Amino acid sequence: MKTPGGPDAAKRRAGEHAAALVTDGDTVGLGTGSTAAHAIRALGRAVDDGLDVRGVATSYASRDLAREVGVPLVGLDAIETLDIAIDGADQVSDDLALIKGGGAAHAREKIVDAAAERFVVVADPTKETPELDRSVPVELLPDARATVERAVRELDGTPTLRAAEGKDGPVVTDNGNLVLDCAFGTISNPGALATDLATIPGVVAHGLFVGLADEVHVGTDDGVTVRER
Ligand SMILES: O=C(CO)[C@H](O)[C@H](O)COP(=O)(O)O
Repeated sequence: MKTPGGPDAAKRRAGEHAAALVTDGDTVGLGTGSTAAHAIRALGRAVDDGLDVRGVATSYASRDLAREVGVPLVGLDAIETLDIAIDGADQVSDDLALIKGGGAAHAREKIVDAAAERFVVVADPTKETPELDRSVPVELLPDARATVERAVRELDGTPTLRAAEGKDGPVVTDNGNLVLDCAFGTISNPGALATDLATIPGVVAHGLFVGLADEVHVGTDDGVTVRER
């Protein structure tokens, strides 16, 4: 689907559309990535106009952006539930299963998105796919690298340690862990794979989000399409 202004314009439409769902008094999950950033900026403008919200950041990056644009923050350790979370995705399937973690923030994103009454995914059309087929990011304790790699291979996956840009060596997450990007080809049963990955000792969190998204807002040529679970 063509998107005038390119992917970033589509991301902005989606992010701003989702931010408009936030109402006075809400506790809002602030996702990570370029699409969620548009929602955070829109929330900052709404706060300037008098909206009363508390944001829960999913990463250093979303925390810093929220501070920059004036969205008040509350710590993840201080909340049990959220009214709404707005977050991006690397892939969204027809049945709203997601692959997340392109920004290595999926551990905190999963906690925040799962704790929200309403989890809204924001995306551009390139993220939509009938079935998930991208590599699944898996955050793991550094000492468990060899054992987790072996377990992923036993699931017919091919793990690749994520390398850092601008630094020699691997990506280290906000939680001090490593990330394996695990290729499984087309994922015909995301729920089963999600369970298998979650039960590997040493895995902190993986990027398959199954049964969590309530709706997805996709920026298009002339607006935003919404799909609901
Ligand atoms: O999961 C994520 C970060 O861990 C992001 O939401 C995902 O990578 C999408 O990013 P973008 O909106 O920049 O395409």
